[in-house]
Amino acid sequence: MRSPLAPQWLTFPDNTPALNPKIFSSGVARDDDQVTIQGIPVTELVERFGSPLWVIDENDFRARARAYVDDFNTAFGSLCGGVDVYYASKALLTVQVASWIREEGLRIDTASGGEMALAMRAGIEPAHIGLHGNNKSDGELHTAITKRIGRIVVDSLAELHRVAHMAAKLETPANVMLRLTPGVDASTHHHIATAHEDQKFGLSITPAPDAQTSVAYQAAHIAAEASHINFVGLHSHIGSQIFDSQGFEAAATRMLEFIAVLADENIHIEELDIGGGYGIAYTEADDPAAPAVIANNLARHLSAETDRLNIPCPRISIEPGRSIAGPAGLTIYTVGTTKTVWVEHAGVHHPRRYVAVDGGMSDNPRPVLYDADYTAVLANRVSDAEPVLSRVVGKHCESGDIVVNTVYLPEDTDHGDLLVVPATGAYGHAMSSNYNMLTRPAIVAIKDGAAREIIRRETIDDLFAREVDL
Ligand SMILES: Cc1ncc(COP(=O)(O)O)c(C=O)c1O
Ligand SMILES: N[C@@H](CCCC[NH3+])C(=O)O
Repeated sequence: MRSPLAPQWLTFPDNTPALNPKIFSSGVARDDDQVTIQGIPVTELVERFGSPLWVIDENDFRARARAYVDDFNTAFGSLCGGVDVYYASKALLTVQVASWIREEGLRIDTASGGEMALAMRAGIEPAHIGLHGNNKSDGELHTAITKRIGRIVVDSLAELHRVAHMAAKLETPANVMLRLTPGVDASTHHHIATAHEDQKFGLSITPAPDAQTSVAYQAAHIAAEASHINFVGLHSHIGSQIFDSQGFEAAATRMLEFIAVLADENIHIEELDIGGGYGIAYTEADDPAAPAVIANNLARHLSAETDRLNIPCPRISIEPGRSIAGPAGLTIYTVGTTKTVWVEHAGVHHPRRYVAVDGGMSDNPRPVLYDADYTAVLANRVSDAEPVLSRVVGKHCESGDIVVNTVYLPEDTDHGDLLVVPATGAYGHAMSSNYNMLTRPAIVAIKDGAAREIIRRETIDDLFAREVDL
């Protein structure tokens, strides 16, 4: 029976819930009652690699990466020239993942010296690497300049001065892109919106009340004139988990208007990076636009706006992360303890089942950080027991340690069952921790029906590896 505790968007499943193709990776199916990934049953994966387990459908990941290259180049090809796709590696980064990115013809966006080092270790040419960050260290800048990475995305005036100075001292030109805040409010969780004014990222296009010109304007002039800066272009990123193209279009308009101002002063911007942030479906309630739709809308918009402003259309680059890695991944958990609590709603008490699994906020902190919703399915079998409103929780010493806030699971889901939580490929492993000294799961990649570990499971010895014994 439908529970009044359930949110409006959650439908009551009439049988074993179908594996909604907008949420699960393309290789996921149910065969002989088990959830399988490219034909491999979840029980087999857990027997071989343990639980909990992160699984990446490598074919699906590669197809999504390739689709960005193809869809954006098709949409923009005849209008603004080619599009460079930089995979936002913060979403999921391992040496093998970076090599898939390279093989599929993408470049890579990094946000620290560590990500940059890993990209190079995976054989990505420095010219195809971008480095972001609002507070890059001298060491990170030194590496970026001396390795001649393709773009240092400078985030502030202070950093621009440091880069100009360091590059001159090293007598090596630094490839610089300026990250601007176009002043657009993206419709997403406020912790993952990045283009409004009152936050830490970027150079503002809007002059402060006490200034004649904006910091973006000043920075563009400094970058254009500095002896050892190769001014590559401008960048904006409006936020993450965004479902339609309107926010990107509004930001593009502001950026192009700024480019037109610079063009009048003989500063010609050849490349415009419009960032990442394309949303994905975590639950049935999410309806993100397909990349091809966003690409076509944006191409049309940029072409119309450059005509209006009478400027050439700059070369475009984009930085998708979540929308490549997220849907390709899933997490397998094993159920431990269950209990039912009675929750009062409109004067009546209703049951909510708590299903505790062997992971939690250490392998996916997104529910705690952003109130992110996920879904889950019973994966090792089907059940005709009544679906009951359930909350999947982790094993951490924290009441907010929620894996899936609301989902209908069969009433007989119990100890030893396996649950699959889909769409965990992005910002799960990347933001994982050892809270409560839990060892992090392995990542298994499945390609053409064969599974292999790409990150091994952590051991208790790993947890002790940095201890300095007395
Ligand atoms: C500068 C920049 N580019 C790209 C991304 C990737 O975003 P997403 O994973 O939502 O596509 C981020 C994260 O929000 C970012 O900060
Ligand atoms: N980590 C965030 C988004 C990344 C923001 C990066 N600028 C998430 O899981 O949604």
